Amino acid sequence: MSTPTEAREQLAAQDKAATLIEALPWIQRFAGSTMVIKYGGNAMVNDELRQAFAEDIVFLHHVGVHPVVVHGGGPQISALLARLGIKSEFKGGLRVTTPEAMDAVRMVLTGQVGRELVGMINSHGPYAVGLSGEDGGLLQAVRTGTVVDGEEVDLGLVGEVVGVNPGAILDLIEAGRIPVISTVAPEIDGAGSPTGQVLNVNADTAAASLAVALGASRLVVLTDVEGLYANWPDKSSLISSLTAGELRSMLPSLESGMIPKMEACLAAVDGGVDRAAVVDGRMAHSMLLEVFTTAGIGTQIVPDGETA
Ligand SMILES: Nc1ncnc2c1ncn2[C@@H]1O[C@H](COP(=O)(O)OP(=O)(O)O)[C@@H](O)[C@H]1O
Ligand SMILES: CC(=O)N[C@@H](CCC(=O)OP(=O)(O)O)C(=O)O
Repeated sequence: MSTPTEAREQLAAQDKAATLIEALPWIQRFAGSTMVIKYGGNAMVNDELRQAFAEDIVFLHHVGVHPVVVHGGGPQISALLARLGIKSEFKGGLRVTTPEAMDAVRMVLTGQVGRELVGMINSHGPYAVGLSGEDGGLLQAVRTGTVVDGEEVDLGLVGEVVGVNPGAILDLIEAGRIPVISTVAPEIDGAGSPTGQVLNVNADTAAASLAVALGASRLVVLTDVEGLYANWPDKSSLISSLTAGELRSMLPSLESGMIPKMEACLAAVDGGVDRAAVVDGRMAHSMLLEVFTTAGIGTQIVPDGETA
């Protein structure tokens, strides 16, 4: 006979075992595959969440997945710009980037946010190596504007990725490291030669290009909402799964930061990534729940022809 306390403890232990066993088929499926995890600036403002994120990445690494972290840092860039007395302006979810702002973007992403993430992951062992789109010729970008209310809008030194040379990432993976990437990218001209200018690339968009180039099994995007809402901001309209085609028809109705995020998910799935998912970065370990549980969490995008 067990006491009520012992019975409760046995049940809790069974629950834990069930969670571990539920992860088994997913661990088997993903071992040896590459996952691109986009860590957004809004989901990295709290130390506890950053530590949980680092644990998740090291967990993925130890179950045989090759995690590639692509980080943002929008709020951190805005904070430095405010200190410098430079106004932040966004159009279509993208930062209007002057030459002065570009200096701040590069300093914050590569010199601050990337360093902090590398440090967090490396508190578990010497795994993470930081690099930017400039290192090893990783990214090539061209200037891009955006369309707001049917009008073409100039964004200054903002780029979109037109080429990825994943050699540096593959070398790091081969060496058992975890690449941590900031999305500043060298500009190329019409002939494909570097112009010497660097461009500010939205981290969601860059993560999608990297996921496609690496043949990733997953693109997981952490953000500061539960996922994609059909009728934002109606919290009862969270979508758990949708096809690429369904997302394509929703794109024109999206606002602010969700625009580049969902365009990125769509580009990833259209480019051959098996699934893209947006998960709530405000909830500790949401990324592990998305990857290693059957029901998942947040919003997943599946290719056309598959059941959402
Ligand atoms: N349909 C929608 N569903 C969810 N969030 C939306 C939607 N439309 C706009 N948003 C906004 O997009 C934001 C996420 O984008 P962003 O702030 O750029 O995130 P991050 O910093 O994580 O990259 C949400 O906080 C929300 O305000
Ligand atoms: C062009 C553009 O908007 N670039 C972004 C780059 C950082 C980013 O994407 O950060 P989050 O993922 O935290 O939003 C910016 O300047 O804010």
